Amino acid sequence: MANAVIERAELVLFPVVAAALIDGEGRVLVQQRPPGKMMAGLWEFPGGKLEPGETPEAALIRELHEELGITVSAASIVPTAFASERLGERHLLLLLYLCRTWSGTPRALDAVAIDWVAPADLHALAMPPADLPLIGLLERLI
Ligand SMILES: Nc1nc2c([nH]c(=O)n2[C@@H]2O[C@H](COP(=O)(O)OP(=O)(O)OP(=O)(O)O)[C@@H](O)[C@H]2O)c(=O)[nH]1
Repeated sequence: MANAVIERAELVLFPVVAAALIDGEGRVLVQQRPPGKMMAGLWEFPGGKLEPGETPEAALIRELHEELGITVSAASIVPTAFASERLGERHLLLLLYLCRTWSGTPRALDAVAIDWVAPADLHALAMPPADLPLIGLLERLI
């Protein structure tokens, strides 16, 4: 019991925002994490951590610009789902937004590669554990 109390006190929530960008053919953009990073080589949705004082939406718009070179408006990102997963010493809360419109052409500015994948084909990709429950949801939503 004492251990459980200590663990609760030390657990830090780690919010991360990510986007499922959807193209005109109903495919989703995924990007591959670079070598040297945690979970290198896995495919994930573009996004990342919040900076101090940043709203989730501002963080997502910034990350999409930094990682893909695209411009997204606040009206184009729709809060859709979340995942909750232990990640090392922290507990990841992955907030997933859907986005169907943006300006610019996505480029892999941070990732090793990007790809457009039909939701049903996401099952065949190596993705972080937190993302796995989101795949079935995207299959139904898109
Ligand atoms: N962007 C993104 N991150 C994810 C997903 N799934 C998932 O578990 N994560 C985790 O959420 C965290 C996102 O942090 P990040 O992308 O800003 O940071 P990073 O590890 O790339 O390192 P950095 O500090 O060098 O940017 C990573 O630990 C990443 O593994 C996902 O679908 N998209």
